[in-house]
Formats: sequence, C-alpha cells, structure tokens
Amino acid sequence: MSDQHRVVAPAGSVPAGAATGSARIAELRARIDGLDQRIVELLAERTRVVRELTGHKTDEAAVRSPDRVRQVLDRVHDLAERHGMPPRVAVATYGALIEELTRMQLDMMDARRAEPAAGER
Ligand SMILES: O=C(O)C(=O)C[C@]1(C(=O)O)C=C[C@H](O)C=C1
Repeated sequence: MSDQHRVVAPAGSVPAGAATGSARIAELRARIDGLDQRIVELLAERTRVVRELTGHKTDEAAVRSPDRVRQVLDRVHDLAERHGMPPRVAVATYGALIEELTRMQLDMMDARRAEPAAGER
C-alpha cells in the first residue's frame, strides 16, 4: 500500500476493539481507583517513617528543615521529569504533603511537651 492510501489513526484516537465513551471512562476510573489505593498505602508507610523520625527531633527548626524540603522537592521534580509527569504537578503535590506532615510533626512535638516527664509522673 502506498503511503498515500495508508489509514493512520489520528493521535489520541481509540484503538480498534477498545471500549469507547462512557464504558472506557468507567474502565479508566477503575484503574485510577486501584492506583489511588497503592499510592495511599505508600503514603501511609512514608508517614509512619516521618512519625518515627519526629521522635528524634527536639525543636521547631529541626521539624521545618527547609534545606531538606528543598532537597526532597528537587528530587521529586527530577523523578517526575524522568517518568514523563509534569514536574509542577509532582512538586505541588509534595509541597502540600510536606506542609501537612510538618504540621503533624509540630502537633506531635507539642503533645510530647505536654506529657509529664518521667520523673514528674
Ligand atoms: O526529613 C525530615 O526531617 C522530615 O521531617 C520529613 C519531611 C518529608 O516529608 O520529606 C517532612 C518535613 C520537613 O521537615 C522535611 C522533610
């Protein structure tokens, strides 16, 4: 067949035999649900590690660790690029995550301070 008559599917079109329209949307949303389950499991594991690490911090400056935050965000930026994800999305997601984890660590430290010391019980 000459190139002139070759039928080329336009970019983003649905492959032959694939579900279309609402059926495909339902399939893709089921995939997203499965991925969300794995992501939240990993985030829960990450959060447990951060909780343990918080036990070794003694002041707010250590909790905030801006140099470490920069390092994590830079790394996530590069990983996203390497995996074909818009880096802005990855960095914004991690920025929000770290902000919440910082709040969690400050709350943990406040709670620790409010506890009576061993000798005062
Ligand atoms: O590395 C730390 O010291 C953390 O507390 C973990 C973490 C993170 O989620 O990556 C959270 C808060 C910031 O202090 C920096 C990084």
